[in-house]
Amino acid sequence: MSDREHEADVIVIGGGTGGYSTALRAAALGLNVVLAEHDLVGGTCLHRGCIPSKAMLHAAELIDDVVEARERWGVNATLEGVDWAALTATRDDIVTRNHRGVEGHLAHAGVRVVRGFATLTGPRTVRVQPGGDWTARRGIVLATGSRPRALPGLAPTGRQVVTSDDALFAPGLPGSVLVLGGGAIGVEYASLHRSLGADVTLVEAADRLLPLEDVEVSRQLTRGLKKRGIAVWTGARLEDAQPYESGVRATVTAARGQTHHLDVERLLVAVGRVPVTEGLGLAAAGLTADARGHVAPADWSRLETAVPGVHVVGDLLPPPALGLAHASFAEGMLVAEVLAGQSPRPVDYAAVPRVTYSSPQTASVGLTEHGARESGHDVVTNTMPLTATAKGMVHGQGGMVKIVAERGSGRPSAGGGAATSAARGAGTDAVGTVLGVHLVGPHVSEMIAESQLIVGWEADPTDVSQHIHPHPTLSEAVGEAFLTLAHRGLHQQ
Ligand SMILES: Cc1cc2nc3c(=O)[nH]c(=O)nc-3n(C[C@H](O)[C@H](O)[C@H](O)COP(=O)(O)OP(=O)(O)OC[C@H]3O[C@@H](n4cnc5c(N)ncnc54)[C@H](O)[C@@H]3O)c2cc1C
Ligand SMILES: NC(=O)c1ccc[n+]([C@@H]2O[C@H](COP(=O)([O-])OP(=O)(O)OC[C@H]3O[C@@H](n4cnc5c(N)ncnc54)[C@H](O)[C@@H]3O)[C@@H](O)[C@H]2O)c1
Repeated sequence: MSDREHEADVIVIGGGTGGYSTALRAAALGLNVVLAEHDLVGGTCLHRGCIPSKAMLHAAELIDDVVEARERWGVNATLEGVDWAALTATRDDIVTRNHRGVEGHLAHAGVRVVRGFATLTGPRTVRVQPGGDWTARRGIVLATGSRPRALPGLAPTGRQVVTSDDALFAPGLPGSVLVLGGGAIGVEYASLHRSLGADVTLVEAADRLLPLEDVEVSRQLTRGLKKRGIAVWTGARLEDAQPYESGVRATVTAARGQTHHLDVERLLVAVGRVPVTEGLGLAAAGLTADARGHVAPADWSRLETAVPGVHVVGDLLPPPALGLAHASFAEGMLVAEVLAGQSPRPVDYAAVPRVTYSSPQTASVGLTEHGARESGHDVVTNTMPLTATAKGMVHGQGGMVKIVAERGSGRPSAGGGAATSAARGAGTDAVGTVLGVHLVGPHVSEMIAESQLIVGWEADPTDVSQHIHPHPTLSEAVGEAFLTLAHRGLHQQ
């Protein structure tokens, strides 16, 4: 094979959401692209993350619906059990079809997928084993993603002590599970296991679940999970865990110092993820990982490292990148456009929505109240319970809409009048730019998109209040919460 045949405009290492989106966009812009992947294209999100977990959470929702149908609506439905083989077969079919879809998109776009493990051999060269040595004319994109973080002295056994990878593909359901870590994975898996019938204890080291979200989101989420029978211990520490044949004996110190001994079938460790750089050959390209293993861009607007032409996307990026699949799509598209000579807008991480698909769900975008105050904003908030709307009552699961906005500077509302007492700090002043929107409750994952535009376009409540929400819907609560901030509240007392 001639040298020219082993050249490409762009070489992407890793075929997860970050890598394959880079490859697809670069190919669409006319670049010749090689994508090196040593496992399956689609990566964590498709094979071990977003898609299989959400497929199972959908099944969990159906189970909860049957219970609600009987207990709340007098529908004589009986849940006779869960056919684990059938449930996982449907999940796997969804993953397989999506995998074929990604492979098809890449083939159709003309991306050359080289199967093998890629190692940088220089700032423009990559060795793929097997797959040969490759040279990039324009640039290399690092998209090797992340894997579960293990705690010292608590190695996953794959059966009793498990990661999110193992938990998805376990041969059956545990009767009891201790979930360590109250981030997105811990909360979603605690919720899933509870719906499937397990006794669940959720242990979080910080003083609240989803510690990066608004305090009110953590509070409402915790209330909802506890109502479903999940034991939630925050500010708690796992002191010891001893796996034995059919389970784990664990010792946990709770926030007030009491010690609890638990005997559970499974301990699920969900304490974050670490970037994958083993064997990547960063040094050969003149790069180093930071203390937490991330590869930081020198120029965030181009996601380009200090080595010109070497870019980074996805879970390999440090904060403020978010470790979310939809953010990695945007990062991949941006890098492809940069490599094609365009000047795309930088990724606005503050306007990326964050969703937890538990029951109840959480969905938010923009600044928390605390974050807004910390960054110097003079803040007005309004919190509206979902149950203040008819559709919220129909669902009967509680929940809320919380809006964080800048005081003043906005245009005066058309309606004038006093804000309700619920709009804390609003008074009769005009309210300025919306800084953040925080939702908890049923289906809020599908409701956050309008708020993402509101925050991204820096709208104010008066702008929003001109737009009529359909009645009766859950989304009316968002509309009503904005009406109140625009001093035109109709139903919020
Ligand atoms: C349980 C779980 C649920 C999640 N749910 C959601 C969700 O609902 N929504 C959301 O937005 N995000 C979710 N995430 C996060 C999301 O999965 C990640 O943010 C996303 O997958 C990151 O994409 P990536 O391309 O950076 O990395 P990855 O998807 O990890 O892909 C990296 C790829 O690189 C390959 N690779 C690594 N090293 C090499 C090498 N040297 N040579 C060749 N190939 C290599 C790997 O095989 C892999 O395929 C979830 C994660 C988990 C674990
Ligand atoms: N719905 C979604 O978008 C979704 C779903 C799952 C995962 N993800 C992403 O995957 C990544 C990993 O998720 P994650 O939940 O594992 O990580 P995370 O970092 O979001 O949360 C980990 C949690 O574990 C806690 N923790 C750390 N050490 C602990 C200990 N020793 N004992 C008890 N608690 C401890 C932390 O305080 C934190 O709250 C994140 O980037 C997340 O956003 C996203």
